[in-house]
Amino acid sequence: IDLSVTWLGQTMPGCLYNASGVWCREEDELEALHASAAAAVITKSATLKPRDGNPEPRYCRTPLGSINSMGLPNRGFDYYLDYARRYRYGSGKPLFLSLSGLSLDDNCAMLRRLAEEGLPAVPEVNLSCPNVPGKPQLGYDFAATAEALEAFDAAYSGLYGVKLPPYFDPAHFAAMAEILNRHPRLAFVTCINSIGNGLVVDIDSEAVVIKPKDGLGGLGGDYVLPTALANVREFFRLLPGKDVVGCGGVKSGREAFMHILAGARAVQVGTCLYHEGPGAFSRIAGELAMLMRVKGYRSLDAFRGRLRTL
Ligand SMILES: O=C(O)c1[nH]c(=O)[nH]c(=O)c1I
Repeated sequence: IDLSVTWLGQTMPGCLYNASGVWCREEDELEALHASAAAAVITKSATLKPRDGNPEPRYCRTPLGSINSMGLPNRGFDYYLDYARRYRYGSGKPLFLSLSGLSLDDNCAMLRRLAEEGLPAVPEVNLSCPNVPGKPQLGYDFAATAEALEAFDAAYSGLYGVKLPPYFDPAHFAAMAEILNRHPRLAFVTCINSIGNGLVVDIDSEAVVIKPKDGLGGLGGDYVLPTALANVREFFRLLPGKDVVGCGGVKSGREAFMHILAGARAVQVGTCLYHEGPGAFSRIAGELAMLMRVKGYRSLDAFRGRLRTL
């Protein structure tokens, strides 16, 4: 059973890696991911300068997943760039740098800095952080997204990707696809980020469970799987020649299989990784391989994007 994935001009040994933000803010976490069965590593979204993020409690596990309003806590771009300088690319595991600047200028400054370094690291620009008070999700502003992608193309001459928020309307899928398809070096989209601004209520305390934004936070886990699959399948159809990375609700080989069936080139794990740790990757990969064996598939190419309609 071959779980390898060939994209971005390289072949990685498997199809699973972390969702940005989970187990990837500190160097020791990144090293643990690299040492695990994860097939790639992506860093916590970076801002130009380090950030403490939102006040705690800012993360809460629930029976169906998680809610978070971290607020972009990170060590700052230079920390992750330094890690990228020392990363062992020879492992065959790609390194992605997630960038989430607080302004278009910041995103372009980080992209230009990365371009100057000439490292193999691939940028994934985050258009969808839902938790910085006063900063709406760029991905929900089509004009701003169009402008940003023009600027990214000017700032960075290599292949890059974007992390998209979930969309919920065919008109929005079409509008975003029309914008994304203008950019040949935009090689992949990662669908989806958390479903923004949910509210979890604790009936014992009769209170919300996280402090920022009076309890509003991004949802992950089981809550988001159908929405994640819809976004993967729609953008897989609408973005010919681009890759779609699936993210959302993956906790076993079953959901990984669903994402790939929907068209995902590779699959990210967030909430499940937060709680299980990097051991999740070997478990999920084993479950996926077993599922493929039972179904008679020897590689991901045998079923990627083959979701049947009725
Ligand atoms: O609050 C966060 O740090 C955060 N949380 C998310 O759920 N998605 C994001 O892209 C980010 I940047």
